[in-house]
Formats: sequence, C-alpha cells, structure tokens
Amino acid sequence: MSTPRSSSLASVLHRAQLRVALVALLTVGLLLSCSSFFALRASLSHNLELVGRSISYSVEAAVMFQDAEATRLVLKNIVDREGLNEARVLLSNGTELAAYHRASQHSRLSRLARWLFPMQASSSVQLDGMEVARVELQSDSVALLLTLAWSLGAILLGILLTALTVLWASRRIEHIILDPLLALARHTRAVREERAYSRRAPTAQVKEIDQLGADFNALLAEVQANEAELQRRHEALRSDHDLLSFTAKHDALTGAANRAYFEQELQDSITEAQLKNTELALLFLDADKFKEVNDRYGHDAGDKVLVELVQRMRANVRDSDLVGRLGGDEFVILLRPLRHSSDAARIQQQLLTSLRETPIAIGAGISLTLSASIGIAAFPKDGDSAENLLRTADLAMYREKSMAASPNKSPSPMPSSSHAGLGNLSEKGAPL
Ligand SMILES: Nc1nc2c(ncn2[C@@H]2O[C@H](COP(=O)(O)OP(=O)(O)OP(=O)(O)O)[C@@H](O)[C@H]2O)c(=O)[nH]1
Repeated sequence: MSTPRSSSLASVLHRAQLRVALVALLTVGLLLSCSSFFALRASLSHNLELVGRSISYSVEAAVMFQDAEATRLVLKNIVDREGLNEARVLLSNGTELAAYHRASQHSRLSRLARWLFPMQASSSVQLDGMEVARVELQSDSVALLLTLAWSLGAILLGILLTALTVLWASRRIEHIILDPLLALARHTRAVREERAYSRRAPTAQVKEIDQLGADFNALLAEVQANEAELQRRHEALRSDHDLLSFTAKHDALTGAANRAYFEQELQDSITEAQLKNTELALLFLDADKFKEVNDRYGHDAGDKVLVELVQRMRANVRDSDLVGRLGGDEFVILLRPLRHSSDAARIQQQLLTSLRETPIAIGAGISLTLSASIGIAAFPKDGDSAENLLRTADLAMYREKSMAASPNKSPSPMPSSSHAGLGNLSEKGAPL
C-alpha cells in the first residue's frame, strides 16, 4: 500500500481558503450578473415595445398619406432620441414605407451585441381599427453587452482581490496558528532528541493550541518527575551496588582487600606483568604475639591494632599498590610494579621501623609497641603464580618468625625476610 503524500498545513489551508473564496465569489457573481442581465433585458424589451407603440401613434398621419419623408423624419427623431439601432415602417402589403438606421449600428461592438442579444419589437399602425402598417424596431444591445462585460470584469477583479485577501489571511493564520504549531513540533522534537524534559512549550495566542502546549508541558513535568525518581533510584542502586561490591572485596574491619579479591588482583597483576615484562613484589606480614593483645586488652583493642596496622602499611606504599588481609593478623602488600629490586626490602624496613618506633594507641592512654614478621617474594624470581608467590612469601615470613623466636639458630635458605626484633609486646603509658 502506497503512503499518502503529505502536504504542509499551510498549503492545505491556502488551498481550502482559496477554493471556498473562489466558489463563493463565482456563485454570487454569476447569480448577480445573470439576474441583472435578465432584468435589464426585460426592461429594455419592455421599453422597446413602448417606443414601438409611440412610433405607431406618431406615424399614423404620415402612413395614411403614405408620406415616406415625414415617416422617416418621425423615425429619425425617435430612433436618435431613444438610442435605437434602426426602425422601419412596412405597409400592410409588405413594402417598406420608410426606414432609419443609426450610424453607430455599424460599429463592431454594436454588431456583436446584435448578434449575441438580438432585441426586436414590432407594433401595428391602425386606422379605424384596421392595421395599415407595422413598425419594426431593433434596439442597440450594446448596453446589455457592456453590462455583461462589466459583470465579468467585476468577477475577475473580485477573484484577484479574493486571491490577495486569501493570501493575506493565510499569512495571518500562519502567524497565529501555524507558527505556534510548528514551534510546538520543534519543541517536541528537541525534547525527544536531547531528552531535555525541563524544557517547556511556549504559550500561544490560539486557545486550543495554548491548551495543547499546556497539556504537553504537564506531560513533560510528569516525565521529568519520573525521570528524576528513576535517576534517584538508579543512584541508590548504584551506591548499594558499589557498597556491596566493596564489601564483597574488602575486609569489613580494616578495609583492606580480602583474600579472594587480593588473590584475583595478584593473578591479574602477574598476567599484566608478564605481558609488559615488569616485576612485582609481595610482602607477607604477620603480627607477633597478637593473641596476647586480645588476651590482655580485649578484642576491641586487638581490632584497633589491626586497623592501625593496615593504615601503617598503606602509608608506606603507593596508590597503585594493594594492601590485603588474608585473615586474623596476616596481611599482604602487593607492590605493582616493582620499579627497583630494593624497593620491597626498603618498604619492609620502613614498616618494621614504624612499628618499633611509633607505638599503637589502643585507648585509655595506652599505647602498644607491636612487632611483626615480614617475608618477601618477588615475581618472576620467586614464583609465576599467585599461589606460588603467596606460599613463598608466607615461608619467608615464617622463617623470619622462627629466627626471631630462636635467635641463635642459623637461618634456612629462604627468600629475604626481616623482623622488628623486639620479640615481646611492650606497653607504654599504662601498666601491664
Ligand atoms: N581482635 C581481633 N583478633 C583477631 C581477629 N582475627 C583473629 N584474631 C585473633 O588473632 C590471634 C592470632 O593468633 P595467632 O595466630 O596465634 O598469632 P600470634 O598470637 O600473633 O602468634 P604468632 O604469630 O606466632 O606470634 C588469635 O587470638 C585470633 O583470635 C580480629 O579480627 N580481631
């Protein structure tokens, strides 16, 4: 099925107005012209008959004496006075007694008028009730022709004026109706394309269009409110999702990466380091005698120590590095990338120094000096998988811890490690 060709509202209105105006004008014009034409014709015909009768009376005497010259004189006087074309008097035997033709009858207009609208009349000349002659008249129909021409001219002029008026009216309608409709259409398109629901349609002069704009604005306001509500819910969902995602990946107490997330990040970092041919380092930290903190000062104090441990670790590494908690008092740090092979040992020492020199406040004026054992494993030197690296760093940490517990024992060949060296938990600021 073919799609109907669409026209603009302006052209539809133009055509409709023009058609209505032309039909009305032609109907009225033609009716008026015809009625005035026939009225004029009837009047002229009646007048011609009266003139014929008048001539009949006037030529009675001349006819009686068959005085052609006198008859012609009468005919001339009346024909000239009444503006007729010609008049003649025919005797009862059919012979013409006298005739008079006006000069103007030979003009083209006159001939055309006579041909189009022949106007004739005849009247009898009687003597003692007997018809002795007939007067035949022919009128000039130029007046009729001119009337018709004027009417047609008026109709044409009317058509021209109507077309101009329709054009002017169309422009006015365009301004009053079309412009606001087009503005509304443009506005709707802009709202749809830009999703700018805060935009509002302008007011219009025409009540119905203004109402349409107001309804559209009300609809936009609803859409805007729904959009805002959707946006708010979306934000809330995203924030919930972010929180859930963070919670799923991080340790609730310290905020450090949990074991699963840390292992995944470690594996991803290894893959990336393999591709980029860079190095990584893993520091495995286990607090020494942490159980005693819990036992002496309570679980909350232990929690504070764990939180502080993570803060110290973070304070000593870059944003790109990752601090994780594997569980209990076991923590890991992933240095990614490892720029210099000495960086891991340097950070290890910084942490041990920090723990040794800066006690951890656990509240009520009590501060603890905690020692820790830190083992190091490097990629690719000590392993090429997350599991291997963790195991190697863990062994290094245990090696360090065991050395701290038995300082006289010679170290077994393990990856590099270090220890704060304090061995015992010590308290500052409050008695044990
Ligand atoms: N406060 C607190 N304690 C915890 C938490 N998780 C584990 N622990 C405790 O941490 C202690 C760890 O003890 P161990 O594994 O024996 O370690 P340690 O006492 O440091 O002994 P070494 O490592 O051999 O020096 C246990 O008493 C756990 O109950 C926690 O989230 N908060």
